[in-house]
Amino acid sequence: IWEGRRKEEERREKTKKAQKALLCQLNQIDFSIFQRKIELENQQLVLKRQKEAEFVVYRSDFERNESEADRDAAEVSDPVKLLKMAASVSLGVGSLVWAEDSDTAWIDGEVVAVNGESIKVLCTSGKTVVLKASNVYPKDTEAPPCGVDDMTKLAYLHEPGVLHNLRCRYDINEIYTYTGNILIAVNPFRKLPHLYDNHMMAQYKGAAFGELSPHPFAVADAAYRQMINEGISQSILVSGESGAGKTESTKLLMQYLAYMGGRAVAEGRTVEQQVLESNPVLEAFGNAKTVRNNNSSRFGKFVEIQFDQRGKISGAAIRTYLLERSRVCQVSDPERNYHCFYMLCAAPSEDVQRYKLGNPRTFHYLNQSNCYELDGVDDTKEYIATRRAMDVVGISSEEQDAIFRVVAAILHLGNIKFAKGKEMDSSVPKDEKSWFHLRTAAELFMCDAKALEDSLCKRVIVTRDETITKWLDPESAAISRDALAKVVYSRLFDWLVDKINSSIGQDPNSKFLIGVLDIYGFESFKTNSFEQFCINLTNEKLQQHFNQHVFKMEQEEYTKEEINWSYIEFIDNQDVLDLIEKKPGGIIALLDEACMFPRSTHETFAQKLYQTFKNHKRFSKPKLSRSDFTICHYAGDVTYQTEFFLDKNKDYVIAEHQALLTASNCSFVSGLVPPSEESSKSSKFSSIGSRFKQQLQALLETLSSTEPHYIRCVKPNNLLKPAIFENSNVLQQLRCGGVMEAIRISCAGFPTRKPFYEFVDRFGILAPEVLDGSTDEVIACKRLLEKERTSRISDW
Ligand SMILES: Nc1ncnc2c1ncn2[C@@H]1O[C@H](COP(=O)(O)OP(=O)(O)OP(=O)(O)O)[C@@H](O)[C@H]1O
Repeated sequence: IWEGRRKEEERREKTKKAQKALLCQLNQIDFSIFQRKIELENQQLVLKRQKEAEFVVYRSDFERNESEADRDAAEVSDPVKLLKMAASVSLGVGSLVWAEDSDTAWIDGEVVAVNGESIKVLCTSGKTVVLKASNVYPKDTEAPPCGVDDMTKLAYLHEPGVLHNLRCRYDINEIYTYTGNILIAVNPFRKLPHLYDNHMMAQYKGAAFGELSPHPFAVADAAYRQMINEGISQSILVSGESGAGKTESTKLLMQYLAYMGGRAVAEGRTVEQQVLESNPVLEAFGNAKTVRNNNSSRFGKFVEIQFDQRGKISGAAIRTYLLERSRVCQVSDPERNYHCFYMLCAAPSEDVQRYKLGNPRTFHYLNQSNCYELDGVDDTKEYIATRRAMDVVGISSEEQDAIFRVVAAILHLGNIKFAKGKEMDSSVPKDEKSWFHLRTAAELFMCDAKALEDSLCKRVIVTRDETITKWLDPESAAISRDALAKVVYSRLFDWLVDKINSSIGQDPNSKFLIGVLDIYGFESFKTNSFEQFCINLTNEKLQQHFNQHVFKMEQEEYTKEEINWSYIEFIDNQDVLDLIEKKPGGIIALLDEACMFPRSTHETFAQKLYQTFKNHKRFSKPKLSRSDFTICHYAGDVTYQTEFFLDKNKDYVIAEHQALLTASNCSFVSGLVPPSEESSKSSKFSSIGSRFKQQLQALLETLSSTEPHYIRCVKPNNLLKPAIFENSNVLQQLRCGGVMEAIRISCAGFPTRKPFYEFVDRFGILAPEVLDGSTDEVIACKRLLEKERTSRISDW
């Protein structure tokens, strides 16, 4: 019996324990379920509140727009229009937001208090900030974590949203994003070969724009198809700051166009091959390492690809703009001179000996900087590759020899130093080394050594009565030497471009063209000289073209949707363009005037500017300066130093240099300075600024006759390294590139464009009953809006 009782007791105890354990477990489960339920309800409540707030603004914005446009009441319930309303929302406690931040541009957080116009935000970084309402934007809590491939798909089209979207995508190597028709390309600074292979090109062929991921191939394909289908010439404008990836994008565009328009030719060089191979040639002579890019193009480029009736490439032309000449003689550490100089010094030994070259460290034009080699670049291989590319673009071996002879001669020229001569204020080559380099330069130029010496050390002044020979002091002789080097190099570059053009050949019967523009972006440094002035003029002109186009595109969109949109304005920069290029009286005209008067200095030029533009709202004189001036550009203020403006603007070959080169026994060298310029001193004054202005005018005329497409390249960091995305830096570029202006134009109307089903999905929670029984999304949207409208009226 006892044993039985004990066992019974044990069993009961066990059951009790088991029950207790189960109860405990149950309790826990119940508790966690309860907890989750509460959280969910809370979330839904917050979500609902946020959506209510968002919706109210959809509605009130609509009404604002409606009253401005003075539409009739019937239109109020038009769901097409209702779905396109501006999406700025009124923020309340608990709203998730973006707050302006001095370090990271925008930081996310939650509103913890609202006091009139000021909003207190608890940021995710832990800090609390109080900001004006205008510096706080709503955050889209439903945005996909990987971002959206087109900015116009963002629920809130504002600066932090755009930035965050680019960043999310960049983090997963999605470097391309659309803003409507504009492609934004963020430089990955790492190779992504899978993005650009033949398989990829095949995918984009004929795919509707927007159907596949954003890509330069998609832009090129859209341009190509529009050209074929509508018979309109196209242009693709690639812009961005130095190192942002313009040239790489341009090469991808050309690769795709060659793929689409190329012909299968069994032998010989095809036009497209020549166009593609012109890149390495132009890069060897026109690119250099700068602090901002190891392979920076120091010139602007417009490649015009011509097509025949069947859409096959039939010709091409390359136009270049404003090569940076000063680099030939002046290189600052840690930059390099043009690549071709280093390639030639690293050429196979027979070539090095032939041109009497050697270590680049022994040449003055190269050793002003300590940078001679580039990471991952073998100059010997580059030399051989450049020679091969020169073969493909039709430069004969004799011509190649002459080209490299001239390059070598320039290096020797740079090593000629001058000392005081016997006569007063005269100069002579300083020592035996200098004599050696002078003789070698003359030999390579195939001209007389004495004539070279005279052209560097003397000037001949012709007056009405006599001809006077004037000596130059050592300093002036060195300036004359550098001027010769610069003019020869820039003429050599022009020769290469002309040669490439004539060997590729233009098609006079071409039906259409696609132009690809790869041009320097807006520049603002500590010191800004004439080059920056010209570059920024280019950007002002392109900006105006861009704004007009974006505005036109928006206008077309509204016309298509039958929405009245005539009250939106955009900032026009015509006043800056007038300030710079108006004739007479603009800055370029005043600069030309100053260059023509022998007694002008940069100071007298600056005084003239101060006088002329003292009341111009885009021009100002910096307080502590006597010769600088500031222009208020569309992308920000830039202060220019006028010191070298006059020199850099003069565009003539000194008569002595002209005579020297013309007398060369090498037809290539004499051909660099055509005889028509012999009387350059007496001929009409020509200036770099005015010539550049005309070139730009011609470019804009070409662009205006085409349908433009835009690629905005962005450099995510200044370290040129992958996986680093600097918010403020990127934002600055988006502003300068006009992306923000395009968004602003869009925001001035109805920026949020939601398909009906998305609208119902998003806002159905506010009045689920109206959706019952309705399968038509348009009707559902209409009911939803009407329901909210009546409920608000009854609230009042
Ligand atoms: N799509 C890309 N994929 C991989 N690397 C890229 C890409 N775009 C740019 N880069 C890298 O960035 C570097 C700079 O790009 P690129 O020379 O095209 O700049 P850029 O805008 O033309 O500059 P610049 O005005 O100085 O000539 C390239 O040499 C390359 O290393």
